[in-house]
Amino acid sequence: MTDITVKHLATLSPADRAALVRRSEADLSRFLDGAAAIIEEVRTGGDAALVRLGRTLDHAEGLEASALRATEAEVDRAFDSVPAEVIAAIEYGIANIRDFHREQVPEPMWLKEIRPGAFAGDRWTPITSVALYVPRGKGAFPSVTMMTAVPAVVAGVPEAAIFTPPGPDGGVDAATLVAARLAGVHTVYKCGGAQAVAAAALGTETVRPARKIVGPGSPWVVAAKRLLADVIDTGLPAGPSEVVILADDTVHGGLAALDLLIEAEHGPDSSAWLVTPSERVMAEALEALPRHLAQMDPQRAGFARAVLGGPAGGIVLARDMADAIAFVNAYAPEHLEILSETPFEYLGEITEAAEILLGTRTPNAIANYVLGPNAVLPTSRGAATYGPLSVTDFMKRSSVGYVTAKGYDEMAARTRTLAAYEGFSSHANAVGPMRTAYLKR
Ligand SMILES: NC(=O)c1ccc[n+]([C@@H]2O[C@H](COP(=O)([O-])OP(=O)(O)OC[C@H]3O[C@@H](n4cnc5c(N)ncnc54)[C@H](O)[C@@H]3O)[C@@H](O)[C@H]2O)c1
Ligand SMILES: N[C@H](CO)Cc1c[nH]c[nH+]1
Ligand SMILES: [Zn+2]
Repeated sequence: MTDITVKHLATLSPADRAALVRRSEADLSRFLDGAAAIIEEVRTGGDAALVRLGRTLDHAEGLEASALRATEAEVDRAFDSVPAEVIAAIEYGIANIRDFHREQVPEPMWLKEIRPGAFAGDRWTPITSVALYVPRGKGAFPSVTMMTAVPAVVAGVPEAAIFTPPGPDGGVDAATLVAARLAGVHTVYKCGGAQAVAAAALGTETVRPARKIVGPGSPWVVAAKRLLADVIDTGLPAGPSEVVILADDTVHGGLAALDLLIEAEHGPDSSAWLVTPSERVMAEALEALPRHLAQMDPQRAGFARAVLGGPAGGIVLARDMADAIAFVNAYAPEHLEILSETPFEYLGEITEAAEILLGTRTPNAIANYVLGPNAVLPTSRGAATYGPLSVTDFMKRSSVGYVTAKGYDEMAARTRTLAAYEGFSSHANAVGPMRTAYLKR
C-alpha cells in the first residue's frame, strides 16, 4: 500500500499553495550547530580532525592521516576494478559534457570603442583554485565528478581538487577516481560533509585551501557552506534533488509516474511533484506508482515513498495548463520535465526552472548522466536567480579600459564635472591640469 500526497490547486488557500513550494533544505537549523562544531574541529585539528571525523561520521575505519589524498596507484587500481562498460559510459558522458561546456567558454577578452579613442571591455580568467564536492552519503556519484570536473578543466582552473567522503575501507569510490582522471582532475581528498567544506575553506596540513567550492551535498554540506561563506565562495545553492513533472493530456500517466520516481529516490529529503490538469493522467499515475515502486531497489523505494507520501512530493491537480505552469514558475524547480507530445508549446511560458527537459524521450535520468548540460543545479528556489553550474562559474570577469590621447579630453571634462558634484577633489585633480602637466604630448 502506497500513500501518495494529492493536492487540488483549485481548493488550496494561498497559504497552502505557499506550503507546497517549501523544500526540506529550507530549514537548516538542525544542522548549523553541528556543522559549526565540525568546522571548529577542523580549524584547530587539521588532518587529525579529518581522520577522526571520517572514522566516526563515515565509518571509514581504514582512513589514515598519511593517506588523505588519493595516490596515482589508487587511481590505477580503480581502473582495474571498475567494469569496462562503466568506464565506457563515463567516457561517453565526459565527451558529451565536454562538448556542451566548450560552447560556454567566453571570449578571453573583448574591447569596444565606447567613444572615439576610448575603449572598454571584459576579460575572463580562470579562478585559481576550486574545490569540487562529490557526495557519497546515500550512494556514490561518479556523475557529479564528471559534472564538476569537466567544466573546471574546460575553464582552465589550475588547481581543481575533488573532496568526497571515504568508504569503510578508507578509500574513495572507484568510479569517482576513474571519472576524475578521465576528466583531468588529479587531486582527490578523502573527506566529506561539513569537514570537507571546512578543509577546502581553511586548509589543513594536507589539504590546500581553495577560493571556491562547488557541488551538491547533504544539509551538513549546505550548512557548512553557509557558515563559511565569508571565507570561501560557495557558488550556487545545490542541496537535495528535486523535480517537477509537468504533464498534459497527450501522455500516459504511467510514464509521468516513472519519471516522478527519478529524483524521488535520492533521499527522504528530496522533492518531487507531478503537476497536471488531466484527471486521467493523475489516475493513471496513481495506479502505476505501486507497480513502479515494486521494481525499485528497496532502500530507494523507501526514500521515494517518504517523498511522495509527505509534504514535499506527490501529485498536484491543476485547473488547466496555465494553472499548472503558474505552479511550476512559483516552485522554480531544479529539474523540470515537460511531458507532452508538443512540449515546445509550453516552453515560452516557463520562466523559473534550472533545467527544462522536453518531450517523452528526455527523462531526467539521461540529463543526470550523459546528455551534456550540467546536472549540478540550484535547488530550493535558487533557480529564480541562479542557473546550472557552468564554465563561467569557474572563471571571473575583469573589466578592461584604455583611454588614448584622442579620447582623453572629452572623458576628463565629464569626469571633472561629476567629481566636483560628488565633492571628490582627488578624483577631479586626477583629470585636471595636474595630470596634464605629467602627460607626454
Ligand atoms: N543539486 C544537485 O545537483 C545534486 C546532485 C546530486 C545529489 N544531490 C543531492 O546531494 C545530496 C547528497 O547527500 P548524501 O547524504 O548522499 O552525501 P553527502 O556526501 O553530501 O553527505 C554525507 C556526509 O554528511 C556527513 N554527515 C552525515 N551524517 C552526519 C551527522 N550526523 N553529523 C555530521 N555530519 C554528518 C558525513 O560527513 C558524510 O560524509 C542528496 O541530498 C542529493 O539529493 C544534489
Ligand atoms: N539528480 C541529481 C541532481 O539533482 C544528479 C544525479 C546524479 N546521479 C543521479 N542523479
Ligand atoms: Zn538524480
